[in-house]
Amino acid sequence: MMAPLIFIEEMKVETIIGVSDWERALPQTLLIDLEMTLPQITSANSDLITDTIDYALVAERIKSITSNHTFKLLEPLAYRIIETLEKEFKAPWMKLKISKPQILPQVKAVGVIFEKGVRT
Ligand SMILES: Nc1nc2c(c(=O)[nH]1)N=C([C@H](O)[C@@H](O)CO)CN2
Repeated sequence: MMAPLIFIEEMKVETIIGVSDWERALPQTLLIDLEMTLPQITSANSDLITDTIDYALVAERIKSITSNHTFKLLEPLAYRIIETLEKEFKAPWMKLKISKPQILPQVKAVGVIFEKGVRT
């Protein structure tokens, strides 16, 4: 069976996050990568935005969550995003990666990956 995906790659969001006070003193850039399967592939024939998951709306939702939270760790932020997207967009499967670039010396990025649902 064909299981179409939508994806968002390296979305940059500015947010206050981190364990230490020095880290939380200023906003920092996180990178968000997301893959979501679609509940159906009707839009491939209908050509209607209403028959798919609108990735622009998904990106807006991610932006609003990352701008309005008080978490220190990436894990609760990832959990909040994935739970919200599941509820609002009904994707059967999602994989979310949040990267924090250049926070550790000699490391390009660190972060978390959350996967939810069943990928068909
Ligand atoms: N599993 C995690 N480990 C760490 C996190 C995190 O969010 N999840 N955060 C930090 C600090 O904020 C780090 O980014 C800077 O020292 C450390 N470990």
